[in-house]
Amino acid sequence: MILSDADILARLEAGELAIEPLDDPELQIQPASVDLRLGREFLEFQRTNIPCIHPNSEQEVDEYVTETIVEDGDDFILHPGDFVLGTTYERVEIPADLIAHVEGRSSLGRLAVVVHATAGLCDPGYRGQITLELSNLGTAPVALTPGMRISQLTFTELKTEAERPYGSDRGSKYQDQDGPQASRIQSDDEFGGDQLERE
Ligand SMILES: Nc1ccn([C@H]2C[C@H](O)[C@@H](COP(=O)(O)OP(=O)(O)OP(=O)(O)O)O2)c(=O)n1
Repeated sequence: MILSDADILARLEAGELAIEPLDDPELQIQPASVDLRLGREFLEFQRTNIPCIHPNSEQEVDEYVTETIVEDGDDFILHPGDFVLGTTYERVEIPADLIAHVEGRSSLGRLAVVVHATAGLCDPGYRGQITLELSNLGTAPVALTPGMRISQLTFTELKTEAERPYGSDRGSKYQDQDGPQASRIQSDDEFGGDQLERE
């Protein structure tokens, strides 16, 4: 079941879901979702001389990424074809019996701005800001202003609570993330890795 505005409000009031700061609930809580605002930090990807990025190389991933912080009154210009990581301004805490989906807003979609290129699921138990995978599929640069409502979260109730919510597992590498977080896929190896068995 997807939560309605009344369900979301009841959860927030009961302290069973946190979205903070929710400065303007009347504006941000939509009929079945909550609009989240854009933070001021961005991670941009550099053109690189190395032949390719190996996802399991922390050094290659880190060298590829630079941070930009947008000052008050400034915008972040997202150029056609760009892919950058942004962050929600709000921090969320998802309880063990909900999952949240990060969705774009139609008004930005109509300007060809896509808010999550691939991954859009916040696990039961997840706490932290949400990293946004921002891209511009259009032909004109688009100015993104920190504080603008950029994405929306919908919530789906699970039939039963997750037995091992996000954060209880050693692999929960994005728990409590603050600001945009580059891929930490390299730490999958520390946690046992994703290896195919040799025949
Ligand atoms: N656009 C998104 C999607 C997810 N998340 C956060 C909330 C999720 O609960 C957490 C982990 O997401 P995934 O399970 O999709 O990521 P991984 O499988 O790569 O990470 P892990 O191994 O930690 O589960 O990241 C985020 O900040 N921004």
